[in-house]
Amino acid sequence: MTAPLIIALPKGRILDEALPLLAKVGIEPDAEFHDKKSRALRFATNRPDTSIIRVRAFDVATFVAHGAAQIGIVGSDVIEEFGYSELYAPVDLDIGHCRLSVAEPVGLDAENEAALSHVRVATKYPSLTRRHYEAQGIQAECVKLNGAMELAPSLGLSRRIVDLVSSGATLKANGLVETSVIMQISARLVVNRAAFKMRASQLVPLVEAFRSAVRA
Ligand SMILES: Nc1ncnc2c1ncn2[C@@H]1O[C@H](COP(=O)(O)OP(=O)(O)OP(=O)(O)O)[C@@H](O)[C@H]1O
Ligand SMILES: O=P(O)(O)OC[C@H]1O[C@H](OP(=O)(O)OP(=O)(O)O)[C@H](O)[C@@H]1O
Repeated sequence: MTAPLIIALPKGRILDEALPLLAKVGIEPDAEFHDKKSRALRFATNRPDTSIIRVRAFDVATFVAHGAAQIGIVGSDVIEEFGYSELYAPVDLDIGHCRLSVAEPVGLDAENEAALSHVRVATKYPSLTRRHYEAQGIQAECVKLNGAMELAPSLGLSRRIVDLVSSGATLKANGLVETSVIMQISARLVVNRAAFKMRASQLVPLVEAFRSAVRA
């Protein structure tokens, strides 16, 4: 009997866009997955050999990189932030489009960042933030937050934030303005590299099915 295949899905906003793609590939989670009262974290699917785990966006990368799940869906922001060598990201799923940007309060005279040697930044992405500033010869001191970064400037935690932006509504509602874009983001299919080799007969067709579903 083949070992069960585990697919890791993020429980955040990518999920709604990921489920129709999964359906196109022919995988449907069981009814309990859609039951908001259920405390289950692992779900059966219409395929006897495939189950789904629903975890936090950052944890999708960790479960797949360590081989606890063989395949998953996660934003390229998370992939780049971790830089796990065991993660193979073969398909851009063309969902979850947003960008990672630097923002600061409206009306503060934009400093000439190039003249600075040090900045303090509130972010969920310390690694990407440091890399962005290092490339300009600036040392970034990062205050790690897990959400609501937009509060940091008005409460004196940091002058700048690095956060995800899509419509720009959250920045605007919090009196902030985007000053530079670090990277464009979309969700990717990620596969554990070792599993991709060891379980090629299961994973290669699945990856190809996702590729076709995106094109369809
Ligand atoms: N405004 C947005 N528009 C489109 N995609 C987004 C947006 N914000 C985030 N994303 C994508 O969705 C992923 C998950 O988003 P986010 O981190 O906001 O979810 P979450 O539910 O708050 O996650 P968690 O609770 O695990 O921190 C991000 O990694 C990113 O790839
Ligand atoms: O430019 P916008 O369209 O306003 O989107 C940007 C917001 O979306 C994300 O947060 P999300 O809504 O996922 O909530 P979170 O703070 O819980 O991560 C992100 O962290 C921003 O706060």
